[in-house]
This record gives sequence, structure tokens and C-alpha cells, in this order.
Amino acid sequence: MQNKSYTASLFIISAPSGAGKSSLIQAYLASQTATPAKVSISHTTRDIRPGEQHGQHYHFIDKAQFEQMIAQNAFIEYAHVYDHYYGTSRKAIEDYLEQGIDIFLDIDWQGARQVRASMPEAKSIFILPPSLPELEKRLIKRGQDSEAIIQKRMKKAQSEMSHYSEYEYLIINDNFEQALHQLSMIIDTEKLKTVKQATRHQPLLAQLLSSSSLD
Ligand SMILES: Nc1nc2c(ncn2[C@@H]2O[C@H](COP(=O)(O)OP(=O)(O)O)[C@@H](O)[C@H]2O)c(=O)[nH]1
Ligand SMILES: Nc1ncnc2c1ncn2[C@@H]1O[C@H](COP(=O)(O)OP(=O)(O)O)[C@@H](O)[C@H]1O
Repeated sequence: MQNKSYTASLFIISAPSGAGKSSLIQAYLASQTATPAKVSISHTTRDIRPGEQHGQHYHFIDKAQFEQMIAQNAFIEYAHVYDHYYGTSRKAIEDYLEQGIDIFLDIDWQGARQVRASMPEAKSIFILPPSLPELEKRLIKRGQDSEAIIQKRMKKAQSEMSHYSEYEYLIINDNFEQALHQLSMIIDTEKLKTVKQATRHQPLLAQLLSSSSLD
């Protein structure tokens, strides 16, 4: 993917489990319709949660299938997170970007590093909870993980958060509406300042810059 140039943008969003990244991304996507955008659906070996659907939240596969995909170089990035494999399909990302669809990757810091290495133009955003007790409260409130899994995620939260400075933007998700507003501002700003966006306006530019329009 390294040498390809796309008009669509790729945003990496990371946060400790429960900080609110899925809710923020979904609310952002629901709030805007002007530009096509999607969240990448990762492959994972973790158990499916109540309410989740195969192919919608994740592609749920077993370890042997995941390792086969690694061997086939099918992932643009993959990592071991909370004792399970998670990875992003290279082909899915390339297809979306080629179709001009902006793409959001909800991935951990290890995956973010790998994506930056192959796509330096990717923009990255880290989301923090307002406090550790609030993070635990949100994991409990979500009601989808056992107490043991919640404790495992809480133990990992600080090591995940210690990577915040590798990201270009930081959002503290205390008040949800404010955090959503900040996320929207970051995305809009990045999209406006991207010079390659100019290719979307090619017919207008051609007209404005043509010598005949100066006559
Ligand atoms: N590297 C990588 N991390 C991922 C991927 N998909 C999800 N993750 C991360 O794995 C962690 C656990 O995700 P998940 O099991 O959905 O739990 P949740 O974040 O609590 O909803 C989160 O930090 C995700 O950002 C992926 O494709 N690659
Ligand atoms: N600003 C917020 N204030 C209170 N609860 C929140 C806020 N943001 C998210 N939540 C709730 O916290 C829980 C975890 O959010 P989620 O988006 O699943 O986190 P993540 O994807 O980062 O693991 C969900 O129940 C969600 O509704």
C-alpha cells in the first residue's frame, strides 16, 4: 500500500477498553452523511459477546484461521491484545480507500504503529477516560464482559494509555457530546487540510485554472 495515493482518509482511533471509542465512532458516523465513511471490521479470535454479530462487529475466526491469514500476509496489521489475536484485512482497507470511502480503524497501539509504518499519511487519535474509576464503571455498565475480563482490561489500561504520545490528537471522553464535537472537529480539520482532497474537485480546478477562463 506504501506507494499508493488515495483521495479518502484513514483514521486510527485507540483507547483503553471502555473509554468510549466505539460509541464515539458510531455517533460520528451517524451524525454525518456528506462523505462516505466506514469502520473497518477486524478479524479476531476472541469470543463473541451477547448482541454482537459475525461480520458486523468482527469477523470471529479461530486461531488456526487467524494464523493462516498471517502466513498469507492478509493483514495490514495484527496484534495480540487481551490474550487474543486482532487484525485488519489489507484488502478491505485498500478496497474502501480505492472507492473513496474514509475508513476508521479501532485498533490498539501495536496495530497503530504498524499502520503508520506502511501508511504515514494515516491520522491517529487517542481517547482517554476522565479517570480509572470511571473507566471501570463504564466497563461494568456496558455489561458485556465477566468480572475477570473487566479486571484483566483494567490491568492493561495503564500500559495502553502510556502510548498516548505516539498519536497526533488526544480526546478526553468525559462529557460524551463534547468529546464527539472534538472528534468531528479533528476529522473535519484533517480532511480540509489534506491537499490531496483537491483531486475531488478536479473538474472545478480544471475550469478555474484553464487559460480560456481568463480570457
Ligand atoms: N491491533 C488491533 N487491535 C484491535 C483490532 N480490533 C480491535 N482491536 C483492539 O482490541 C482491543 C479490544 O477490543 P474489543 O475486544 O472489541 O474490546 P473493547 O475495546 O472493550 O470493545 C481494543 O483496544 C481494540 O482497539 C485490530 O484489528 N487490530
Ligand atoms: N462520555 C461517556 N460518559 C458515560 N458513559 C460513556 C461515555 N462514553 C461511552 N460511554 C459508555 O461506556 C461504555 C463503553 O463504551 P464503548 O464505546 O463500548 O468503549 P470502547 O469501544 O472504548 O471499549 C458503553 O456503555 C458506553 O455507552
